[in-house]
Amino acid sequence: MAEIKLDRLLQDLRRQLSDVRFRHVEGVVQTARDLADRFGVCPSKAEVAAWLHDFAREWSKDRLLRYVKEHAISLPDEWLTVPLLLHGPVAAHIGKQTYQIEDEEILDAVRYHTTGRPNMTDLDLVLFVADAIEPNRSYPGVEAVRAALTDGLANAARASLDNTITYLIATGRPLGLLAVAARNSLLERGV
Ligand SMILES: Nc1ncnc2c1ncn2[C@@H]1O[C@H](COP(=O)(O)OP(=O)(O)O)[C@@H](O)[C@H]1O
Repeated sequence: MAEIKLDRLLQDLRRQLSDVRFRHVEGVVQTARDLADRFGVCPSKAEVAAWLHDFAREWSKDRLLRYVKEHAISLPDEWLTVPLLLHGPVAAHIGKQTYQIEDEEILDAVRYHTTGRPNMTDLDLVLFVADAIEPNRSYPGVEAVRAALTDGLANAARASLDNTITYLIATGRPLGLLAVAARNSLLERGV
């Protein structure tokens, strides 16, 4: 297997992300490593996923949609209803094509980092929760998500999904259905 081009990924990220977003990514990397250590997940996989996850976060909707079309990335229609959410699958595709990140567990964690998905793996949960609680995050409800972590990663993910879904409904925004499926799946697990 070819070696992951992490140095190049970091250089490219610095060039294309705003300073604020780059600091967010650094916070996610540190938090993902800490959570991975704490919950028995491979820290280096968590770190690679964290560096990659927001690669396409500052792309426009049109650019995301164009990328998906041009690279024939096949996704269920529900992804297309909220184009912003495509930044996860697009980052995963770029990670594989350009930086030799071929581990499907890492790529899935990146793909689903904003919405979650049914039957999330521990690596999925580490990235999802790290993204929600890294130290630079300060949105209403973040403390509840941090507090839920004392009952485990899945509980923190559930708290974050509750918060996001409630916020999207309260502000009249479209809701990507995978987040609802992810929450239902956590409830089925007894979280
Ligand atoms: N399931 C969803 N459906 C629609 N929008 C969502 C969903 N989940 C998150 N969002 C929105 O997507 C944006 C990015 O989410 P965020 O958690 O900040 O992830 P990222 O780290 O990728 O920027 C936010 O504006 C958030 O409200």
